[in-house]
Amino acid sequence: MDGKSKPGLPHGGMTDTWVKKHRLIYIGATRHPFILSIRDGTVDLPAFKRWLGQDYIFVRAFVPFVASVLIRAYKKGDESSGDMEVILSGLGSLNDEIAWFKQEASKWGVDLSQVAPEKPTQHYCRFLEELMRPEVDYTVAMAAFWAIEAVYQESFAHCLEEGSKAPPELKEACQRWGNDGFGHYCSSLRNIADRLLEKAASGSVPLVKVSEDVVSKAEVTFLRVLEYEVDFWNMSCGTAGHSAPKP
Ligand SMILES: Cc1ncc(CNC=O)c(N)n1
Repeated sequence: MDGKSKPGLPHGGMTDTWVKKHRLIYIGATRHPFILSIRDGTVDLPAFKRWLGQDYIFVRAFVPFVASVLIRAYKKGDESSGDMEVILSGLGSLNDEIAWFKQEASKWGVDLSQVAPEKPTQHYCRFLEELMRPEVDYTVAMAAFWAIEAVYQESFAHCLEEGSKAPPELKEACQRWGNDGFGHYCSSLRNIADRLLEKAASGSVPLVKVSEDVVSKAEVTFLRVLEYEVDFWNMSCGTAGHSAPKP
């Protein structure tokens, strides 16, 4: 039995297979029109402010989810894997992130205490709560954690790439998730997820059926994350039908 990750092996794992297999939906989440509008500088400010208020609500709900993954790593992971350290660093960045949201909100005149969660935010937060239930496997929770972070990393890194016309006042938001440090953190999460998935797939758990189930549940969870992310971006753009009543 070898639970250790192979260092320097970011690709070729299960997560890579999923990204290739579900390429279109992955691109839908990481190259969404909202992100493209930030990148080309045409973003509408009310949309950005809406995103800011809703994402603050999401991030507050994300903290207990990450804490629940940390508890699973403590209980299920092996100490030499270093999983806890990676997850703990994620909690540390979330602490800074919450402070950043408050600062950014005051800069844009958004009163966070008055922001009510929209439907897509409520649904996404409910999904996080489901993932915190004790019956959810560490592998499944870890795959979701990686996917949630990776979507933001890939999206905002795109806003910083060559040719970006992102407005200077939005560059800081892009830097927050698009910087190299966040990229490395996402690779670490990906390596953990791949190692756990590989272990589940190889049937190191005596009941092979059970572990196959874990792998397919993790894949479904990955797809659900992508769908929730697309809904979240749609809401931010104002295409979710909240700014005008539906006919
Ligand atoms: C909707 C959503 N998805 C992912 C992230 C990135 N993780 C933590 O900040 C986020 N802030 N918001």
